[in-house]
Amino acid sequence: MNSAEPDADDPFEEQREEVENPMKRLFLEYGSNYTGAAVIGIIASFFARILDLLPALMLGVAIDAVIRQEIPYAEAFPVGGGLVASAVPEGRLAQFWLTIGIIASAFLLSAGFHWTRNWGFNTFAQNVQHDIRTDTYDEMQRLDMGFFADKQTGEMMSILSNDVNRLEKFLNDGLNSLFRLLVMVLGIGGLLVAINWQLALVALLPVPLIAAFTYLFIRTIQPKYAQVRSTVGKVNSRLENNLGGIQVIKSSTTEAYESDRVEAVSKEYFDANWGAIRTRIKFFPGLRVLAGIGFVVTFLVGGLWVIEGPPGPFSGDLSTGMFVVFILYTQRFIWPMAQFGQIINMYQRARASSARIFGLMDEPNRVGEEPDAPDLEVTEGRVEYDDVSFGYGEGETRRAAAQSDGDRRESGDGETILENIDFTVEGGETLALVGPTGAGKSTVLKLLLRMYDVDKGEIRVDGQRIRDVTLESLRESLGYVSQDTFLFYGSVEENITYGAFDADREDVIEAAKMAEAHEFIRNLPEGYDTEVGERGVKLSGGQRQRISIARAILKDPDILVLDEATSDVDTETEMLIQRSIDDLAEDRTTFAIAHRLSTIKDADQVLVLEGGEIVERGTHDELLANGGLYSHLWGVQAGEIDELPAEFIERAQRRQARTEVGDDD
Ligand SMILES: Nc1ncnc2c1ncn2[C@@H]1O[C@H](COP(=O)(O)OP(=O)(O)OP(=O)(O)O)[C@@H](O)[C@H]1O
Repeated sequence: MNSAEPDADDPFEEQREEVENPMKRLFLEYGSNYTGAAVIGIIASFFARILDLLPALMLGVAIDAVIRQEIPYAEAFPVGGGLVASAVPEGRLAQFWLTIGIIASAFLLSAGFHWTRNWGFNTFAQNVQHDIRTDTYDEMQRLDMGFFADKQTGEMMSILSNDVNRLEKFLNDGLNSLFRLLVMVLGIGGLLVAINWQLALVALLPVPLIAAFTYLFIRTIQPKYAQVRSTVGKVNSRLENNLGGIQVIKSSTTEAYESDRVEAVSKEYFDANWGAIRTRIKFFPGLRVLAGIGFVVTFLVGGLWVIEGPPGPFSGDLSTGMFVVFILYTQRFIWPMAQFGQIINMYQRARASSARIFGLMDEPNRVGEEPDAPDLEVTEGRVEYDDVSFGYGEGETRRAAAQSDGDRRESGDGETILENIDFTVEGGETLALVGPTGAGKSTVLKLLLRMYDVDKGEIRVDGQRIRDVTLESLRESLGYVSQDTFLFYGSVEENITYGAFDADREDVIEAAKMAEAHEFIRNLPEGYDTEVGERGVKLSGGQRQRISIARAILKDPDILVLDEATSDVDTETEMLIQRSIDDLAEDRTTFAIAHRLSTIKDADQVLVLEGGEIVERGTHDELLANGGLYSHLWGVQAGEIDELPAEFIERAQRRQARTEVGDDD
């Protein structure tokens, strides 16, 4: 059997391949917590299946001992006759009632055992599913941003939902079918041999054929199923992308184009599925033919045996009742055998799923912390960037390369985004970052939040290296308003209190007032209880931004980090918010990125970034006096000059060209 099913285009193949014995881990790490339920399920399953066999056997006994009266009642049992011997009454009718009683009790008891079996297996499977889902999510959300940038949301959703569900299916249906198969095959096989081993050989003749046929079927259908799964993934990604971008589709009137693209992937899915269906619909008729041959041959040999005595090489007796039992059991035997293939299939899918799940759980967090890391203690709020360089990509490779060779721009597997960033912000001061788009301003702030780790250099807060302290304490002391405002589905208030859950309504209103959000929130249909819609779609960009500023204000952090926090609001509102931010920034360290330079002109220090390097630094007045990039940007924004001087434009174009060449590489 393959170690794992082939899964075309599995985005988690790398993680999956690293995992050894995923099923063993599944049972040891998760299953072992619910062993009690599993054992109860297995035992109940065993008794339920055995009891299921009893009515057919009793029919045979009744035919021989009660209806035809050929064999004494207790002796008519091929096995276990001794158990009832002392309870067998005299008289035909009494024996008939005993038979009915045994059959009825078997049905009743078996119902009880089936209930217990279902309870046991479901308790086991549902609990394991719940634990795995929550643990996988916990591990996933701890991973660094680099990991999330590489994977699509749909792909991660498929682990949390499809893969976890597949495990549940195997642990419940798969194990259940497996035990049924075992008990049926061993139980029926044993009984047939006990009744008449020679006829049993005849009846069991199709079994190896059925096993081989099923195995062949699995081998043929598996790659087709893998194909189906991969095309399902494509359909889902397409739909997810299109629904997310529905506004762009409408405004670009590309509905027909998108319909064609959806049709194309859906057709791919259709073809793949049809391929699998063609194979699958041949399987069951094939199985029926094999089972039919077994039935006919058993009927033929058994029937002749009953009518004329043992045919050909056979010897011994066969009663009519036991012949009937043979026929009934042969029928019951075939279908569990047919499930054999499905069980293997389920096992292999579950194995691939648990390999993906454990692979994800084992994924190292590149932005980690030492187990005994102390909490960050902010005293003054002094932040130092000490010769920091950074590039997106594999952190480890990049860091190693950055330490060993001087040419960092080419090092690692991605371009160096920040180079030799060196500055200090004293506690309570405001530092502004300005510069052209793509210069690396947001990246500077993301490094402070440890969304990524620096490749070279250090960042310190009050003398403590941010890499040495706990992530939680670091991020708790920072209030971050990012460039892309994200609101959760929920009410306005829930979004403001996010992360400061015990804040009361008054604090929320206070924060909203400071963020200039109170007025518009009051005018919403349900005020602070208004639902904002998915990602906050029911609000305008500026309104969303003000809610996220209120969120940061409510948190009352030691250090405020504002990445174009007011880019989406009108100039008037911006001025109002700016006043609040100035109050807020008064006594705390503040980082601010702004394209509108008027908002940062009071900053204690302005850094001008270009192509990942600091090209100018100083206060607004100093930079104006300098006559460099800043002063010209200011000139353009203030309407004093129409456009940047040629030298700056040429520089920007050169930088652009360099990036494009880099991209081609
Ligand atoms: N997650 C990422 N993975 C790879 N590259 C990235 C990632 N995020 C940003 N970059 C690249 O890093 C560079 C700097 O981006 P950054 O967002 O820091 O610029 P910025 O100065 O803040 O720009 P803007 O003013 O447009 O917001 C860009 O070239 C961008 O393409």
